[in-house]
Amino acid sequence: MTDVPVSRIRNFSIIAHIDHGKSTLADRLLQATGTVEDRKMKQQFLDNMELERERGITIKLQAARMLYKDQAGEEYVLNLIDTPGHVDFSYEVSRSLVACEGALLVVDASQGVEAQTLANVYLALEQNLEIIPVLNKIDLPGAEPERVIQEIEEVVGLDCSQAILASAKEGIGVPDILESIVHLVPPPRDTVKEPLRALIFDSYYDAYRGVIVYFRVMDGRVKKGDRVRLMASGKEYQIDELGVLSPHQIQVDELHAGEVGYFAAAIKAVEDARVGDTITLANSPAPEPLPGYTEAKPMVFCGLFPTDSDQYEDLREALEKLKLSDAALSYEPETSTAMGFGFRCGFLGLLHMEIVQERLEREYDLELITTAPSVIYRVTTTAGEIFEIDNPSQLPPATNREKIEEPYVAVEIITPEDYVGTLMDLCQTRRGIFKDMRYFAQNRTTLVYDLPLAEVVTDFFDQLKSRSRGYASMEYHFIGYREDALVKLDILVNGDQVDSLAMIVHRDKAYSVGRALVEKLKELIPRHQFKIPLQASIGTRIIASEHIPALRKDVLAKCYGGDISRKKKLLQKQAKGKKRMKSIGTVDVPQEAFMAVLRLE
Ligand SMILES: Nc1nc2c(ncn2[C@@H]2O[C@H](COP(=O)(O)OP(=O)(O)OP(=O)(O)O)[C@@H](O)[C@H]2O)c(=O)[nH]1
Repeated sequence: MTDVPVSRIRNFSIIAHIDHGKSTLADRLLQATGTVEDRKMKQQFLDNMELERERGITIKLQAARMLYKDQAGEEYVLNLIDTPGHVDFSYEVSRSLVACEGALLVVDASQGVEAQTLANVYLALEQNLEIIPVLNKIDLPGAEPERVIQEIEEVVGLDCSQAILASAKEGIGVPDILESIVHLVPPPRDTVKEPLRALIFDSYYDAYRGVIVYFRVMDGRVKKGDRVRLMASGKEYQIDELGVLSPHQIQVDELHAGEVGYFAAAIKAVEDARVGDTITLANSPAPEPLPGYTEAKPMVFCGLFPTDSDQYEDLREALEKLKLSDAALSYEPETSTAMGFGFRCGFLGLLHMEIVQERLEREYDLELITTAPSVIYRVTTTAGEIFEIDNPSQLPPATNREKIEEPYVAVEIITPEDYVGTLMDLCQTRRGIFKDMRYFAQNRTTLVYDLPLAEVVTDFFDQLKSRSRGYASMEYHFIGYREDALVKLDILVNGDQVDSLAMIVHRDKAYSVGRALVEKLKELIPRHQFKIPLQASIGTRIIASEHIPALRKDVLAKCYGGDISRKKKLLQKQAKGKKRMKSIGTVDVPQEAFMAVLRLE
């Protein structure tokens, strides 16, 4: 089917909490429509990045076009637009939902609604999408579809009379899902005659063809060879290759309103074709871009330093290359007195940060020291100047500061009732401001708190999971800056102030954090031939101190006489156990020490 009428197109996405079965269901739909032959079926076609597969999470969204003949024998084009399942990428989720008219809400029938599901359903409702509830995993003995349906109706306020009971694993309910997509999801608006407006919902970098842009035509039509303009960046390109995703790329000559496809136009970096930007024709542009474009803004920052300073140039090159495929990553050179040359990098959130670090080490073979994550603080000086800092070491001295403001997020947690106490305690110790608590079916509760983002990026999520034995889920979004009594906590190792260990903390917590931090560093920094004092200070005032006693025995003392082979063996053994270290003055500090602040609880 080449020139498909708009009335025969259905664009939809799948909204699901991690592990509720989104990828498995997507695979089933591709199989059931014959889009991918069974024997060619690689497990979980849509999640194809190696890291994604390993972590079992969807990071990048992609798309697949399926042909489906309904029970009445009419043929339809179904475009499935995948969405990432993590809060760090919620802007991308919102853009991919704009590209759809409907969504399957997949909920694990043995679990129930989770925070992330809820966040995405709200995004879909905002876009007026038709939402089809699918109760997945009904093959499990613990499945309670009736309870979960009640929960969806109560919590989301969605009519579930047409909910589909399914098992993506066993293929149960798949034909019903396909019929519902065709008959419940509305077709796109027929705006083929209007000037071209297409929405970018994803892109990736290809070393040979340049950036491959995934888009949905909202109005008008686009042809191979067209000169297009990206309305936010203002840049213009000629389309070299145009196609659909089936899910392999298949070239076509033209796509019109309602269709989903990709193009290549020798675009050098993904930041030149950002998600949310509008594509129009250069010679007859649309008067207005599509609404809702914003540039993804880094929220979390950390320093990246090579353990071996000779790798600085390699690190720069690796970041440059990664940036080609990751518009949300930011970096600039940073010089630390303690750590030497490195980069200050900005990320959308903690998961994004971990992914970048892992890729740098794995794909570029770099050995890095990462400093603890920080957020952007807004500082007002006594002279009335206002500026933002993403590194605690940039904070001006207390005498020059009028106030410090920090970013706050609204956090929504869904948890079984048993863990409400411990989770409220967690929020309270993280300076949370209680907002709301609601009970719903089967002893589950939602908690809403306003929290400083800085408290959320320091292992809040891990704490939430461990305190609730994995049962609680959370979601957060930025709500603005608020002033608080914040101070800079400095750490001195062997008398040297280590800028990469400095942090900004609330005045009331400074003593306990300072004490806990020096105690943790005492555990983490190995003994040396000399005694190492460890101190925490605010300004010139020392608030906590410890010391690491000198090493008395050295490993060679065991070798009586000059047994050279034994000596070699021992030295080898020692080298093997050598950890990733950075020398600060004469002290070797291991990677874990820079992350000690994340392990205080
Ligand atoms: N018993 C049963 N297991 C299922 C069913 N659907 C999916 N699973 C299993 O549930 C786990 C998670 O499924 P995925 O499809 O990877 O979940 P997902 O929602 O795509 O997860 P993310 O990609 O992390 O968002 C896998 O081990 C699947 O085999 C089902 O209908 N029944």
